[in-house]
Amino acid sequence: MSSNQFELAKKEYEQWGINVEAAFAQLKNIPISVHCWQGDDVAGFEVNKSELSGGIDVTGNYPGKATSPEELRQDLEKALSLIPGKHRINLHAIYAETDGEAVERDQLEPKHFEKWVEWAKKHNLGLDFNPTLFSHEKAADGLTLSHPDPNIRQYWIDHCIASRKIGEYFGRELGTPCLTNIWIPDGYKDTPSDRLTPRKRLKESLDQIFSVTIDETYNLDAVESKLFGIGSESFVVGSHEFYLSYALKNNKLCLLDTGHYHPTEMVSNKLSAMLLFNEKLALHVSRPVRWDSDHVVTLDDELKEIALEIVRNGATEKVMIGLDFFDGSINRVAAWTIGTRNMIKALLFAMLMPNDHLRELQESGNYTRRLALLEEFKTYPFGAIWNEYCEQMNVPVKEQWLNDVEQYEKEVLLNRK
Ligand SMILES: C[C@H](O)[C@H](O)[C@@H](O)C(=O)CO
Ligand SMILES: [Mn+2]
Repeated sequence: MSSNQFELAKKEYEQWGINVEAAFAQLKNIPISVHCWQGDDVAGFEVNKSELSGGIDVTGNYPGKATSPEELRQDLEKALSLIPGKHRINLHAIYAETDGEAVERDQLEPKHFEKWVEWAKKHNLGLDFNPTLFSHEKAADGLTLSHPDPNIRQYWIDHCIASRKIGEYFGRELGTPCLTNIWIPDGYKDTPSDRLTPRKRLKESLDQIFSVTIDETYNLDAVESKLFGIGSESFVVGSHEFYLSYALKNNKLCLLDTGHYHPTEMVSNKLSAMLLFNEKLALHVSRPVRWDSDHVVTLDDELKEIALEIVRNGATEKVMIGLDFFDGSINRVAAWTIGTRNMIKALLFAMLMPNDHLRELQESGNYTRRLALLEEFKTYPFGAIWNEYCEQMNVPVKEQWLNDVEQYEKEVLLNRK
């Protein structure tokens, strides 16, 4: 039953020719790739687990972290029950299930992810994938695909090839292509004396990885750049320019992580430029606070601007939206719920803007009206529309989801050993 508040709010948007129900219908079909690694602080389930490395870090020791695949899936189910829409789950190779056997990453096979696929089928979810080129003794010096040692490079090349095959398996089984994204930590703490050689090695490694043909009906490849990490402050081999060029030349997806740029450099401003030259793009939506801190995504100006760029440029099927944050200082199910609901909220907010009219105003040079409307729409009754969307999608309205999370924490998370 629609509330009075919703009907009044809807009328306000309709005055501007905005079709709220059409926005709901469109929003329902935009999947967000929810990263599994928020649930266990990027630990994974390897038998011989290494400390988190690669220049990323998780802080906080909130109780109830998932310590098994079953727990992680249970937590994901809880979060998904509070998030409107049908989404995807993004896995890393370290989430393989090997029945207590230590399997080297270059030996991973689809069978090590059978339980994830079974679960995804049951819940009608797509799966995305990432080879894990960190938290491993062969990445201990911070170098992988650009390593000077050809044996180490080969190990990681083979891991990435194995990962693409796992991605293909996901896509084939689930009937929706898997996005397999390669991110490597490679870089130097201090000023390099040669930037070209490591980049040449990375290019050659990628060429080898992608020389194995995999049907794009089932698996799409992405490459993710970075600006710096802990221990790679001065130089990162896989920089933005490197991967932008590599992706374009080799018909791969360029993945932009919103935490991987200079603090005043905005991913929202890159999308239109890149969309003119790329069929598809991928995102890791994160929230950098002073550094690539991977804070939970909030409904801030940049998130809204990213969503606007996707929506007003008709790119909802071209930009594959994934999330990438990990906060161990708060309830992890709440972290997923807050971040994913915010991403969806931002998309709805963007759909409820008079985008065509605003474009015309800009084209005709009416910048006064453009600014005035952009500002006024910030206080339009968006909340009532969002609440109705949640209601129609059978998920809790407003902060009601917190009750579910708090109960789940009491009954499940706090009882974990
Ligand atoms: C787990 C990592 O965040 C992820 O693989 C990578 O996408 C990244 O963003 C590293 O900074
Ligand atoms: Mn990322």
